[in-house]
Amino acid sequence: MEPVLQVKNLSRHFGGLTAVANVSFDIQPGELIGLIGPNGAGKTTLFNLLTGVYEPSEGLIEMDVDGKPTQIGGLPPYKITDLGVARTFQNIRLFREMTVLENVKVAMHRNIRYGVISAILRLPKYYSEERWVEEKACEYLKEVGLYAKRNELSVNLPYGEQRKLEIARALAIQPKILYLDEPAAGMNPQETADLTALIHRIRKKYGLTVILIEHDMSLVMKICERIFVLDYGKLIASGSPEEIRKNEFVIKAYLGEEI
Ligand SMILES: Nc1ncnc2c1ncn2[C@@H]1O[C@H](COP(=O)(O)OP(=O)(O)OP(=O)(O)O)[C@@H](O)[C@H]1O
Repeated sequence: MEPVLQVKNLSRHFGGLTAVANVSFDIQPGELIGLIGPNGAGKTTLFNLLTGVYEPSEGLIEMDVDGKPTQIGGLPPYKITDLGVARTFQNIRLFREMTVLENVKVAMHRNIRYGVISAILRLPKYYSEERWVEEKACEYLKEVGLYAKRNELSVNLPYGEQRKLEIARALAIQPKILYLDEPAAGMNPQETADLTALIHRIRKKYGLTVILIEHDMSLVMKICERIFVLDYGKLIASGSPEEIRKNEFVIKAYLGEEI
């Protein structure tokens, strides 16, 4: 199978600092990848490169688009989104004064403008676009367990639920690739367990490739099939959770902490 994403010799410099240093990897469709590394290792910068927030200083980012590897490095974020890439942020970015449902609908509307028209046209005429948007948005909210709170302002949700709402909003883009930046941050163990189940569920249901940055090692080790480890911008290891746990470079990078 062709990789959904190929990163080749990717670097990003900020002045004299190399935040991402000559990183290369392939990701297969449907994989669940964990991206770990100490603070400042370059994880968020890598996400920013992959989603168009930053332009690469060097290297290529190729995404499978209709069976063709397509160079997306340096494209603006909205174009990368249109190709089927969604993300959540470390610092939650919701429309605070909108309701939970409106937050998801906004993302759906974007999608309608950009290509889901054909899907809608196949529906009976009486089935208006607006109703389709509402129903799909509700589906995503049910998926993440927030349907009952759909009319609340997003700013009033507890932190863990805001993170879930971000996931619902990302799903509304109908992505192929979903990047999650520290999805379990600020969650208690029960919420983290629910989140773990949620990620598994949505990956399967929507056929997603998921790449997540996470400091919660129990979550990473439990759900990720492959783990990439960054340290000072370099990819120092990649492998199964078992391989990563035993990897001497990784143990050193974490100063011997148990991972
Ligand atoms: N826009 C920027 N301008 C200058 N330096 C930056 C910029 N963005 C990131 N950096 C630097 O790049 C390095 C990598 O940062 P990055 O945020 O990617 O790390 P991280 O692994 O996500 O860290 P954390 O786990 O703390 O979120 C850091 O030294 C950071 O200060």
